[in-house]
Amino acid sequence: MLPAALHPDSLWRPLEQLVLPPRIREWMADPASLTLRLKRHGQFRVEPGYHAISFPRADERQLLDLAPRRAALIREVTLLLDDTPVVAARSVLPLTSLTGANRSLGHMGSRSLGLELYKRPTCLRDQVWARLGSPAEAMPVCWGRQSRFIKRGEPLLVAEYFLPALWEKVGATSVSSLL
Ligand SMILES: C=C(O[C@@H]1C=C(C(=O)O)C=C[C@H]1O)C(=O)O
Repeated sequence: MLPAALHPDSLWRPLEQLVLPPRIREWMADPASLTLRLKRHGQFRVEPGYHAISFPRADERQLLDLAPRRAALIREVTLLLDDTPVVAARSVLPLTSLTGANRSLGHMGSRSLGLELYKRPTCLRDQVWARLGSPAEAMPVCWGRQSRFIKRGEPLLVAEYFLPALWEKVGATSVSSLL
């Protein structure tokens, strides 16, 4: 008996607990760099957005097991293919994770965080959650993936929302069949 279809909501659920359309699961469960995968589909670039030291949201703190008043660097970017936004991303990097050789993760600018994460010593993507929802006000409902990475023993969170235009870019039967 398949679980009822997931309705848009704010809950992050462990990826393995969800029944997803195969095309979605193929992207959401891919352990490799999303940046490197996107680069195979067109001209890739990162458009930086909000970037500040702030307090993570309650759900982010919980996924990072972060104490209430611990600050983090919040990095929001849009990933584009051929100048079309295809992924909206929000990363939460605890300040305690940005010391020593990890310092560069806090100064990526328009370079992809993933290229740094997947450099040696490679990161571990140790937990992956999923949700169907809108990344932000006035943005479309889409599939989101939240990954916890461990880089040089320190945790950070990366949320990626796969925007409808992604599926048109990478060839999906129909966007509606993926929601
Ligand atoms: C984690 C990765 O990094 C990507 C790059 C991001 C950034 O530059 O902020 C955010 C989300 C990721 O899709 C990756 O390429 O797998």
